[in-house]
Amino acid sequence: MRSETRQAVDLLRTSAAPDRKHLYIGTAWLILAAGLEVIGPLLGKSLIDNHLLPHQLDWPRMIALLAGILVTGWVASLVRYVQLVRLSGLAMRSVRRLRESVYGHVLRLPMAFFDKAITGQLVSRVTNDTEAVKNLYIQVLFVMLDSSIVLTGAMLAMAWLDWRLMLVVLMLFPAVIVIVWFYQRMSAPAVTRARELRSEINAQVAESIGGMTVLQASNAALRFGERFRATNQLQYHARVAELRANAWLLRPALDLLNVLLLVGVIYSFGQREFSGLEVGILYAFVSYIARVVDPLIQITLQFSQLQQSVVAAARVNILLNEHQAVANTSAARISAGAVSIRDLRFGYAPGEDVLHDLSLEIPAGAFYGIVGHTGSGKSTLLSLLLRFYTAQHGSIAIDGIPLSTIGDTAFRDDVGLVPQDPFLLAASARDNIDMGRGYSQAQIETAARAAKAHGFIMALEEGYDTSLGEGGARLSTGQKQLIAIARALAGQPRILFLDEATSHIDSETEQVVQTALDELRGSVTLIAIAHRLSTIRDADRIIVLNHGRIAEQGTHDELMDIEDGIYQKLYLLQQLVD
Ligand SMILES: Nc1ncnc2c1ncn2[C@@H]1O[C@H](COP(=O)(O)OP(=O)(O)OP(=O)(O)O)[C@@H](O)[C@H]1O
Repeated sequence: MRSETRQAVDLLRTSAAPDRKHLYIGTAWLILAAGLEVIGPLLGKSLIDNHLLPHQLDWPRMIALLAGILVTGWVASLVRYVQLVRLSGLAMRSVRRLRESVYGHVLRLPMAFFDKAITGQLVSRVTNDTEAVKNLYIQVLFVMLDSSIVLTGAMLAMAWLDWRLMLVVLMLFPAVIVIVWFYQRMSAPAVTRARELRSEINAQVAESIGGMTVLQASNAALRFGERFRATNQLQYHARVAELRANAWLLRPALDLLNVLLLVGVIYSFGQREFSGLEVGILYAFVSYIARVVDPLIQITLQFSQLQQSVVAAARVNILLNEHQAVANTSAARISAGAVSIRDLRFGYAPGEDVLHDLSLEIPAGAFYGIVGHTGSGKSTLLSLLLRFYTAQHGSIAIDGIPLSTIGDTAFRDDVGLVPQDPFLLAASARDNIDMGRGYSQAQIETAARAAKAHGFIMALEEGYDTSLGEGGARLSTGQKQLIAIARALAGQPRILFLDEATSHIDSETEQVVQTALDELRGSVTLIAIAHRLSTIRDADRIIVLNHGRIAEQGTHDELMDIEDGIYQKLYLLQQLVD
């Protein structure tokens, strides 16, 4: 827990660092405001003890004292308001910076990190947890800092007036802490329940929107609506129970404490040893008690909240401490696109190799197909070629340059990928091809034509400006695949990887993709993983992987000639299915 607190404090400090000046100035002004607030009751005391009780009706002085009470109160409130606005600005800016740095950090994490990461949790780190860090700022700055300053000011003024009476007030502290602790214990079940039900509501909404097709097809809208209504109702009741505990338990208990304290102070005041005190002091004390109780409650109430925020901040910190992929700024880049793989050995976990001593030479501009049963290591090989992972043994070189020494930007520019899932953004066709790389319309159109996507894009009502909807919902699966190909081609890559790019499309669209690939042959090195063997039938060479080893290789005809070969069996099986 202590290390979590330290991590949380570190996080708050680093994110607020550029705003440090505001923090110092804000604190200084809050101390000044607390000082002004403390002066009011002192002026009141002077008015009572020096003028009202001895009937010294010196009107100009009395009016000045009254005006002083009012003006110090107003100015103190104004200063506090302005400073709290300043501090909330600081909190907002710090959280904005934090959120940007967390997201930026996640974007640069190595692929191996995402194997273990759970998407929902990661999203929650970037959104909910950073929001919880905002609460931490608000709690620390507003409640802890502001309330402590007010509390200290009032206690110092009381000690200055009469330290024995101040000690009576000090006895209030443990009582408030006990009451708040008791209240939190009593209301905790309702608070936890309300929180659980809120997550349940979020989960239900997310689930039903995600599965809308199934939901509507099975006519479940009414049932889901009913289920949602029931959960919502439960959450409402839990919230009401929480508020009730506050209204029936906390407030009355604290009011009682206030009264007891007043009685205590008045009683002590009436005792012999206090008999020399003036009535004005009593007035000042009563005023200060009001100023002490509220900040004290606020500080105590925040403790359980604070713990949750500290845990959230610690989680964000752990994420920020994940090592990023090391940036490679070398100038080396791909020229022709010849791939050379030597003795490659790789496993995701130690001792569980997925690829075994794989060696392969792919000449520049060649078209290579990679096939094999599920789990044979095709995608793994592709991931290594794409630098998402590093092999434990062996080497990969492009044009003779070791893969790891090619500069990041140059590598991503020169290597294109058409993934199995085209992953379209909720943006226009142009933006989906451009992907923020700033290509001209002419470049985008050339890529779309080469990918045979230009025709259907122009048929959309706003052409390249047509928004494709979330995940490209407006397009067919084949069209999405063509957009993904156009996206990869827009960068004019030297090497193009296709990962099952034709697995979800019909034969007609496959023909279109085929033509697109044929036109690229010779100018771009094509490496295609395919389940559907017709896609790579015409490849210069087909590599058959089996349990992480190259089992067969050759042209389609050569492989078909291998009696009882893996490729032959796969091909014949597919013919049967088709
Ligand atoms: N990220 C990962 N973490 C751990 N193991 C993995 C990971 N990805 C794949 N594997 C394992 O590595 C082996 C090879 O998987 P890979 O995805 O490379 O096969 P594949 O030939 O592409 O299969 P498919 O045709 O089903 O896509 C499998 O045993 C798989 O369970």
